[in-house]
Amino acid sequence: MNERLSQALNECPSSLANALLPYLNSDTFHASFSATEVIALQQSSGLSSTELALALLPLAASYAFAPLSDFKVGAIAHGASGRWYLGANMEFITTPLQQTVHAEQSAINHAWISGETRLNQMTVNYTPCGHCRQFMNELNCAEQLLIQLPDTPPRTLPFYLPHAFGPKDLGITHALFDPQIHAMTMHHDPLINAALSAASQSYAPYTHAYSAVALLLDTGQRVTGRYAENAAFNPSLPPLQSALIILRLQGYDPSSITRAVFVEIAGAAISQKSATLATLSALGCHDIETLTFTTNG
Ligand SMILES: O=c1ccn([C@H]2C[C@H](O)[C@@H](CO)O2)c(=O)[nH]1
Ligand SMILES: [Zn+2]
Repeated sequence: MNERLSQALNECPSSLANALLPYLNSDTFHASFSATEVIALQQSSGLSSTELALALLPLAASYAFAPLSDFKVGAIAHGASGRWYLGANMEFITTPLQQTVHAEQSAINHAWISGETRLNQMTVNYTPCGHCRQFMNELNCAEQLLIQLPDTPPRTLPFYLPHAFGPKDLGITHALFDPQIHAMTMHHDPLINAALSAASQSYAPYTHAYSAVALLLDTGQRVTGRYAENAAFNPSLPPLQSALIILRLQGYDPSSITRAVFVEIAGAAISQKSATLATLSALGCHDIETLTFTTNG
């Protein structure tokens, strides 16, 4: 186990730390807990569901990469399947602050990329900022989503974001986490195919600029990320950020990227290409293939 995780364990109650050890020592632990694992952790730690989620926040925050602020935010997205997905903030040096990922976005993206179709709750170690409240208002569960903070009763997102602006104001009736399939393009190259498949499932109801990133790591593993647009535009999550969230939650560093593929739909009014290339280049990855695709409908 790396030092970051063992330090996070020290911050957990000892009954929970003992129960977590086998997970954190396993090579297959990828910063989430299935419904069965959540129940097992509750039983062995003696914590209620809410107490357990709050007690796991230091573990979530241990995934933060915050070289600018040194402020570590941890979040847990509770999927409708019962699985809990950890997330943490991610900052970039040498690029604009707009590239930053918030912990709430990280946990939500983690659940989305893992195939969840709805969230029930978010547990966060700090009160979500306005940008995160707006990001969460794009979810298909926005009206019912519970937000659990330390020392605060659970409240719904509409409590934290009254008089909200959202997809309906722009005439959009579907939402983030609703299934998306925009193209069925296939490619013989597995990394390009992974990027195309992710782009097909990206969420861009305002611009239709579907896009995704696929990264090949030195372990041979592939990580993909897809674009998640927002009604207020600025809180949109770029496809590279989506992929880098997963990369870090799997315990890797961007230096492990050996090949990168960026795909976007041809002819859209906006493009993620130059921002993706600039940020990847700032991370030391200069060898990026870019492709466009067309929808088949
Ligand atoms: O709701 C919030 C507020 C801030 N941050 C992160 C962003 C940045 O990395 C650091 C300082 O703002 O904290 C979050 O992750 N979530
Ligand atoms: Zn935020």
